[in-house]
Amino acid sequence: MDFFTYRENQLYAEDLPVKQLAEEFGTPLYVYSRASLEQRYQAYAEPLAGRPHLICYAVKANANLGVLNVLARLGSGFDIVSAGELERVLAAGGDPARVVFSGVGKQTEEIRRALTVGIKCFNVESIAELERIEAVAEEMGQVAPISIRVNPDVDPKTHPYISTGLKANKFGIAFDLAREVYQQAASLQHIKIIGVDCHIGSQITQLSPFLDALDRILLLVDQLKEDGIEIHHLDLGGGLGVRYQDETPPTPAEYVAALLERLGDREFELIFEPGRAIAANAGILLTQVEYLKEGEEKNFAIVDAAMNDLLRPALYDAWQGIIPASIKEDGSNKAWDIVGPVCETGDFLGKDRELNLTAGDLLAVTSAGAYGFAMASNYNSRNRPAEVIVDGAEAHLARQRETYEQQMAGEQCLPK
Ligand SMILES: Cc1ncc(COP(=O)(O)O)c(C=O)c1O
Ligand SMILES: N[C@@H](CCCC[NH3+])C(=O)O
Repeated sequence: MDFFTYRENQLYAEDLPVKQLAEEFGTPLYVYSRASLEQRYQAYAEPLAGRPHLICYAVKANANLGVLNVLARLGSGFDIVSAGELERVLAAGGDPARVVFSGVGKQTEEIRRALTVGIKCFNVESIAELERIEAVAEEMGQVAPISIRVNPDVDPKTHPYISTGLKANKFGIAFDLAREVYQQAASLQHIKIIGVDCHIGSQITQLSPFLDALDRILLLVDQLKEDGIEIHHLDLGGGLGVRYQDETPPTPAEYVAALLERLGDREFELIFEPGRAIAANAGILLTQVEYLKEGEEKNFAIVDAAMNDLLRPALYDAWQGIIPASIKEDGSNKAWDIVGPVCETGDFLGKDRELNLTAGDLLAVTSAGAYGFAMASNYNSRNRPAEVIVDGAEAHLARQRETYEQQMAGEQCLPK
């Protein structure tokens, strides 16, 4: 929240009152802070200075072109999970040679495109995928650089929907199989093994799961060495949690320091794929109160943002802060459920929030920079909101609010 602060009872995004942004760009509105994105990227990069490393920002967290461009200018790499994300990275000025490609379902066309532009590495998640990459690379007369994504069977102690490194999850290749799959990969003509990859989940707030995963990865690396397979990089994925409410996750500096200590004098290039830790607290969602509806059991504040704009509360029962754009001198707090216009009982942004509300008030949902707009949809045929990036006292429109025409583009009625 450091770049979103109150000055004389008004909430500011860097040097701009959010009220001014809402007036200029309308609501709902995603607002990102450039300085905050930069600071959070540097928080990862600085503790790694002096050793080979690459921070591959996880595009899925916030794929806005302006956001990607801010990071590309800092020299960031990118972790992608689709050709769509790859095209965004390229459009935003990202370097394909700093792109790693994760995901369990890479399509042939996506593999072809990634080979054409020359990405750094495919993070391979199954034997079938390895075989497909070999076939595509052969057909293109190329050699594909790969890591195997190893599923270390470590409990990340996070929400079950965002835990990825357990045997029961669809991600990666089981730890016990990994050595064999590396041997298979080593025998393929159009595959070049360059690393080992692992990502155990998201919003992880303790160090121990990361360290347990690293221990298993290092064990594997030693085994691979015995097999004559040399590893150039370790990709330790993303997943570092942030504070939404009262969580106390390690800072990137603490997290990196703990991993470096565990690595000792091993000299791999280190790759990280942070998404949330860079973007979540670099953004807010502004929304206006449309109606107040007070009842016997519950008071509802119906706002103009909904689950289609910010899905996390509905999907994971996630808690995100909801704060006023202006702090009032008079009136008093009451408990409100902050709900959207969508026709679902699960359409809420927050429940039982103590706020002093009047219809027309502007509110900010905090920690909305990651998995906010990125997961927005047109449900209920609502237009997706605009996104702006604040840079000091300037606001750059990073994406226009969608229009109904854009929403319907490409659709048509039957000929008769
Ligand atoms: C392979 C991979 N890398 C990186 C990330 C980014 O995770 P986070 O936003 O938690 O840092 C994810 C999402 O969990 C992922 O699936
Ligand atoms: N969308 C999730 C995180 C998913 C992580 C992607 N692998 C969230 O909002 O918390």
